[in-house]
Amino acid sequence: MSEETLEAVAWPIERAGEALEALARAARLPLPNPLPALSHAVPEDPSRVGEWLDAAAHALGLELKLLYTRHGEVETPLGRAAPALVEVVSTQGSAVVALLRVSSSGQTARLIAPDESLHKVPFSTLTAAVRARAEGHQGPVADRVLERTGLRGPQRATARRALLGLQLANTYLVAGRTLRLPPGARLRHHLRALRGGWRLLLLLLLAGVIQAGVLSMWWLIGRGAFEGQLDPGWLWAWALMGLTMVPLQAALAWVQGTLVMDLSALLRRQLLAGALALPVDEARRGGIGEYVGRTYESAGLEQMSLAGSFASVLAVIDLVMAASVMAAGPAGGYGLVALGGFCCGMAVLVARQALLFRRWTEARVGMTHALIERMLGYRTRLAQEQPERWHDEEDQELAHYAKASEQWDESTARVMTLARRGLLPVAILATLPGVLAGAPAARIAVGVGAALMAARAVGALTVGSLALLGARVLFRSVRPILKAAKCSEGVPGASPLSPGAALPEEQALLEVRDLAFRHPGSPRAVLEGASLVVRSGERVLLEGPSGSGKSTFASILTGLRGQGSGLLLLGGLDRATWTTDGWGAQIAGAPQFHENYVVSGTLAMNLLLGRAWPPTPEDLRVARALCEELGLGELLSRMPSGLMQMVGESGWQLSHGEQSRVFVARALLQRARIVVLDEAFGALDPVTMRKVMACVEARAPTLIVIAHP
Ligand SMILES: Nc1ncnc2c1ncn2[C@@H]1O[C@H](COP(=O)(O)OP(=O)(O)OP(=O)(O)O)[C@@H](O)[C@H]1O
Repeated sequence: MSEETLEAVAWPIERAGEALEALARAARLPLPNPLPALSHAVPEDPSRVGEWLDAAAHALGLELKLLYTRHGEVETPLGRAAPALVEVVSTQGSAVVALLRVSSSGQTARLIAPDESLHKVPFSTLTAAVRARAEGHQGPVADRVLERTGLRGPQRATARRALLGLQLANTYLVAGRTLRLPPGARLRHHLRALRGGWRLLLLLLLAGVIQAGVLSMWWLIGRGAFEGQLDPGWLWAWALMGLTMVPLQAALAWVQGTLVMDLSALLRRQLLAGALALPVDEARRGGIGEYVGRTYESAGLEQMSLAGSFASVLAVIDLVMAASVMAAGPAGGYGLVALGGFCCGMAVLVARQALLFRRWTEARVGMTHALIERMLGYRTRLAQEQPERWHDEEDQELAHYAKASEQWDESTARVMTLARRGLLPVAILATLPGVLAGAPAARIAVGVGAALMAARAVGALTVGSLALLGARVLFRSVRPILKAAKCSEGVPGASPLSPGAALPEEQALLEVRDLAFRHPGSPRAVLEGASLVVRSGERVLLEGPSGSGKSTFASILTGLRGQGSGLLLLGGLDRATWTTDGWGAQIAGAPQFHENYVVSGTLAMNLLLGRAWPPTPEDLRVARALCEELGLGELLSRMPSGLMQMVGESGWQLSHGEQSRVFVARALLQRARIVVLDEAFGALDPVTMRKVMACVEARAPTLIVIAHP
């Protein structure tokens, strides 16, 4: 491995797909077999290069995570980014480097060159190249200023960084793109990437060695104390064993802690991806309040499943060792029978606890659901309901929850007391026949030690099992979310339509054939035999009476709902071939007014929701120009902070008509090939409506408008 300049190891941007492949191979990430052909056609618009790279990673069954940072803070995210693709500017133009690792000292970066050899470069060279992308004309200006100061070497580099850091304090840039498995990838691939098997094996090994050490210490001290062999040599051996336990315990805690952290990050990623990909109808099935309640419960799932499984595994190791020592002690077979009987009794009690935990969880989710529903309907209740009836149901729910909680707490306290204290008297009773038969003192000591150890292990196993049973109950309530994370990935290896690529003339952009759809729980299909062909550039008006299924159709087109049966093709590719994100990037929609939402945040954020955030100056310019065209210019001039004005529940309250134009602008700003507007003009006066229609006609590449006849 040699130390090189960045130029020599950078890949030309057209070969970014190959760089991703090389990076995946070196980082031991799974690749599809056979490998798909990756596109070399870099989009002309630089702001779409990210989408092109994402499509390449997806074709490999992987994903790229964008790392945004300020100009002066590149080191931290880049230091943790590997394996990552990093964009740089070389003398040949745009290029990427494949960052495999950053040394633990943070001094060197290991990069994969285009011939797939490994090279070392100073990490500072890489960060300087990343920063240089955002420096533009300010870099040479700073260099000229510094030239006059006479500063040289590291001092000059520090001064340059400080100078540009101040000037570009609010300039954001992409530090890198971490290559990783998507959350919906197979669990075994995730575990392999985390080296989960090895780490678990190491954990078990350490736990076994520690227990063997503890038992040996008991044996040594017991023998010394009861047989009068407590000479200094034995004591030294005992002390040395005790000292060895300290680093071993520390290593066990470290292995367990880091593994738990990685696994819990994985579970959280899956839950987050699933929560965002949950089909609309699934999320709504029990009401939005229940959905929020279930999402809250997911935090408990992570804690209980991981803590519970580690505690149980370690406790089982303790228990097996304690049982084998017990069998060798004065209690012999009686000891094993006593231990087995006690464990069976505890298992019955713990299983009963699961029932109580489920009742308690249901009461908790129910209460969250009722609270959220009440918050959503707050204004209506204020206007319509008698004040004396406002809190009736809340009192009942609270009483139900308090009862379930009390039952769980009381019963858990009883079970835990029995688990921690119950075994010891039973085990000592089992030792009595051996003691009466005149067993040697050292054997008795070991028997007592084993009983103490078994009692501790049963206590820990009970805690672990309770947590695992609780995790099972919580898992049931978040299972739809985890399932949605799996379904959100589409088929790796397919090559979705790259952004901006032209389609052959004869190819329909969107094709719907014999689509049928029935809402879950509804007896009749709302759509049957629906067919539609839309070519690039066409303007389509969909009309129908209220309740005829127009919005349902729009939500299927925009990817919010599954398609039911039938065929749905975009650019000739079936819906299942696309990821949710990939489909969404091609078809943008403005759902009906009551389904759309002004997010609490700046107006700019609301307008540019479909683009990368924070916005570039160009994004803001386009958003402002579009607002002017839609007749929102006067509103912008009234807002003290213009585009950066806070809007939404806690900010500037937009009128009905203003909101509907923000929704139209939001859809147009996504740069999608097709724009679907569902009754988007209902709140507009005739003059504004004509203005908005003209703007939409001019801006949408292909348009589908849904309206009442
Ligand atoms: N989640 C759902 N579960 C069951 N039925 C539903 C669901 N959503 C909509 N429906 C029903 O499906 C039918 C079509 O609804 P949709 O909103 O698509 O109609 P629409 O043509 O857009 O109506 P409108 O013009 O009044 O907005 C309606 O009868 C509606 O009650």
